Amino acid sequence: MEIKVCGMRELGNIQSLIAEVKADWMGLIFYPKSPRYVSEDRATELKGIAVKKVGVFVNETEVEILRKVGLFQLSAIQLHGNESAEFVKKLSEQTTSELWKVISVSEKIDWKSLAAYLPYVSKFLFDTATKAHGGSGRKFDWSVLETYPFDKGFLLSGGLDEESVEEIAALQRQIPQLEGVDLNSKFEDAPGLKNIEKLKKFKQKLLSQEAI
Ligand SMILES: O=C(O)c1ccccc1NCC(=O)[C@H](O)[C@H](O)COP(=O)(O)O
Repeated sequence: MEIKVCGMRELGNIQSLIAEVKADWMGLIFYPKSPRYVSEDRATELKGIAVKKVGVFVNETEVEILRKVGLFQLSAIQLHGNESAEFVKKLSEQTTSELWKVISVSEKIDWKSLAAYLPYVSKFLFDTATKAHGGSGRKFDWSVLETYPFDKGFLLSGGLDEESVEEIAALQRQIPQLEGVDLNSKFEDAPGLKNIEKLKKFKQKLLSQEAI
């Protein structure tokens, strides 16, 4: 199962993530209202680092998203707002970076409304609905995913921590399209600063569950 660690920005912390956690993805948040916001002056030092970067955007313009893709060499674009399928289609015509659409879950999910995104996205990411858009540290009711109707893979997000591992593994056995997890505020010492030991423990536990 893939691991994305979101909301990072300190070079030393990121180097430890690469060396010790070997996460598959690292999320850089480009939403100015987030306490984990990454400013443009970080671009040079974060450009060449050896982990795939996903940029997190909330209702951002195409021009600005594409500018950040070039500036930070983003392998993926995570659309974390109310972006329409039409918007995602237009973006897909202008970039080779993966497109991930976030679905903010409050109650039931209208699967039909998601179908329009399928031709353009590499994966969905299901997160807890919140006014701040993300980073809530709260889980949603995962049972809504039991009727997931697509072959497309997705990431699970929202308040995941070490205690979640058994349930994540059980969910993946039930829904193999669950291809990864997104970790954030439960692994922080401060906003944007991850606790590497906690992340390592999570990964070890996840690996041991996957072997079951
Ligand atoms: O984390 C933020 O500050 C944030 C703010 C606005 C939009 C997205 C944001 N985070 C994006 C993510 O992908 C987080 O990992 C996801 O929301 C889960 O966070 P958490 O509930 O803290 O595990």
